[in-house]
Amino acid sequence: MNFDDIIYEVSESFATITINRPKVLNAFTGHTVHELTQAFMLAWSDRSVRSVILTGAGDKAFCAGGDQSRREHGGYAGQREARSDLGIDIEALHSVIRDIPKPVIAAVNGYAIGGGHVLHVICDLTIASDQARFGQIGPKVGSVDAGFGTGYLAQLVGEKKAREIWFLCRQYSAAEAREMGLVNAVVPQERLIEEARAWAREIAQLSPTAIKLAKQSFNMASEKFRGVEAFASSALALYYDTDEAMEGRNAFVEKRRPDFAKFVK
Ligand SMILES: CC(C)(COP(=O)(O)OP(=O)(O)OC[C@H]1O[C@@H](n2cnc3c(N)ncnc32)[C@H](O)[C@@H]1OP(=O)(O)O)[C@@H](O)C(=O)NCCC(=O)NCCSC(=O)c1cc(O)c2ccccc2c1O
Repeated sequence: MNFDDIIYEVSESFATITINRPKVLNAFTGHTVHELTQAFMLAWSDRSVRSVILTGAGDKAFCAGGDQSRREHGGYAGQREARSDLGIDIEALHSVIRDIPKPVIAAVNGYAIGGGHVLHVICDLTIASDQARFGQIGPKVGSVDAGFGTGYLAQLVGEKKAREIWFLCRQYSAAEAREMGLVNAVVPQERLIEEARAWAREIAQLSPTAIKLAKQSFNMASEKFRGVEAFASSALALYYDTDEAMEGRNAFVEKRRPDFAKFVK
C-alpha cells in the first residue's frame, strides 16, 4: 500500500512503520495519523507480522508531535474529515497501538517531543539512540495530551517525575530516560534499527498467543486512560479555541517566547 506521509515495509517477521516528514521533524497532521492507523491495521491482519517497529525518517527526530503550522483556532486546519473535533484522530492511533496483539517497538532516533513523546510512551517497548531527546511541550505551545500522555506516563516513571516532565517542559537525554524507566535500552545511533530488528527477531521465536495474552493483560491496568483521553480530547478542542492556546502555537511558529501572563484567571 502506498502512503504519503509514512513508509510501511514488511520483512522477515516484522513490519516497520516510518513517519516520513523529516523537514518538520516528523510532526504529524490528521492525514499522517490516519495513515499510521491504517498501517497498524495492515500489520495486525498480516499473519506473517509478529511485531511492529515504529520509527522516524532521518537522524534528527522520531516525531515532534502535532504539526503546528496546520493548527488554527479550534483544531487542525483543512482536516475536518476527521471524526474528532480536533481535526486529528489521535485516539484511534493510540488505540490501535495498544490493541494490536503484537509488540510495538519504538525505535527513537532523535526528538520524541509532545505528541511524538506520547507515541513512544504508548508503544510496548522503546529502544533509544544515544542522540534521542525526550519531553512534553504542551504547556509551552498551548496544548496538552491528557490520558495516556499524563496518567500512563506516571505509571511508567512515577507521579513526581511525570509531573516534572509536564510542569517544566524540559528535555531529557537517552541516558536520563533510561534512568527513569522510560526506555528499555540505549544504543549508538548507527545501531538503532539493527537493535530494534534483533528484538523483533527474538519476539518471533516466542509463542504468539502467549505474547498476545501478556500484552492484553498488561493493558488492563491502564485501560482507564482511554476514557480519560476521550474526555480530554473534547476538552482540548475547546481549549484550542482560546487565545491562550493560540498564543502558545503562535509563539512557536513566530520563533519567540510565549507570553501567557495575561491569561492568569
Ligand atoms: C523538537 C524541537 C525542540 C527541536 O528544536 P530544534 O531547534 O532542533 O529544531 P527546529 O525547532 O528548528 O525545527 C526544525 C524544523 O522543524 C519544524 N518543526 C519542528 N517541530 C514542529 C512541529 N511540531 N510542527 C511544525 N513544525 C515543526 C520547525 O519549525 C523547523 O522548521 P524551519 O522551517 O523553521 O526550519 C522543536 O522543533 C520543537 O519544540 N518543536 C515543537 C514541538 C511541538 O510544539 N509539538 C507539538 C505539541 S502539541 C502535540 O504534539 C499534539 C499532540 C496530540 O496528541 C494531539 C492530539 C490531537 C490534536 C492535537 C495534538 C497535538 O497538537
